[in-house]
Amino acid sequence: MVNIGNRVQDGSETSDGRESSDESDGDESSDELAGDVVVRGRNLTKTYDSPLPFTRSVEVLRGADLDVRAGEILGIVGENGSGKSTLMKTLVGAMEPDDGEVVVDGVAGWCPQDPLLYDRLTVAETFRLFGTAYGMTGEEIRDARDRLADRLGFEEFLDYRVDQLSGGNRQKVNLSVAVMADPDVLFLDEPYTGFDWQTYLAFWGLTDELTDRGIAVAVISHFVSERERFDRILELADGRLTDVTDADLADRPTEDPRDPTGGANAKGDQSAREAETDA
Ligand SMILES: Nc1ncnc2c1ncn2[C@@H]1O[C@H](COP(=O)(O)OP(=O)(O)OP(=O)(O)O)[C@@H](O)[C@H]1O
Repeated sequence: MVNIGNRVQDGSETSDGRESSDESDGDESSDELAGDVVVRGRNLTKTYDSPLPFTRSVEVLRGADLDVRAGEILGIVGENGSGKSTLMKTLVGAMEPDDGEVVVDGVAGWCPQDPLLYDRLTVAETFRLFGTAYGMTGEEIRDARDRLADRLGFEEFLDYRVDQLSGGNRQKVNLSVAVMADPDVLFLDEPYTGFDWQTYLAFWGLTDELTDRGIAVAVISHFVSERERFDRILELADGRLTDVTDADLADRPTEDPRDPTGGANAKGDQSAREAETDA
């Protein structure tokens, strides 16, 4: 997780001195965010230089705009390589956009696609390390650790080293350290990859709890298999974000052929719903 308090990041100031091409009006260029908006990204552009000679650079973001609002679950979808992780990195401040502006009101939590954990620490030590970095007291760290371990089902692994965990359990710890310090907005990059079905349901229970408290949650996924979980969905294509309407989704397949839960959903909708009712 990265903690970013009331951050304004303007790519145009840090690149080559060019003025931002943001065409937004006077109010938009202010650091004040309108209404319930907690994150505003405008005209975000990012091009990666090619690491190899004689190959093309990759223009990933070409003027992406988005608002994230308090208390919503926002889905961000797009094909592999469309730039979702790049977009999220610019929003949390882990990467400078080439141009454009990001304004974040409050503290942002980030659960990256590849866990940023230390292999040689135990799970309990991982909580201590991140909690201390967030300025939490020992008691607050233990409370958050025990609550999240119980919620996501990894209590028995608290003394395991991170490199001894399964991929799914590592992902649970990755998610937990992003959530533990109560951010105002949470950015999750494919958070449920590798979760079993019960953990997948627990994940959605946790996000509902957060959004009920007004925390905004933005979730990256290749594909939205359960539309009703999201308040809004944006699609990243050709470097820009557009709203995905229910009519758009009606034209698409409803099941992810790769199964976002990593196989836990293979029992199908009906029994999955029953499991949820039981949970
Ligand atoms: N550090 C980098 N250097 C060069 N190119 C990069 C770098 N990171 C990403 N890319 C390229 O930028 C494009 C977008 O990558 P990104 O990871 O943002 O996409 P994504 O939509 O998150 O993909 P996926 O769904 O596969 O996770 C890809 O073509 C990728 O190869």
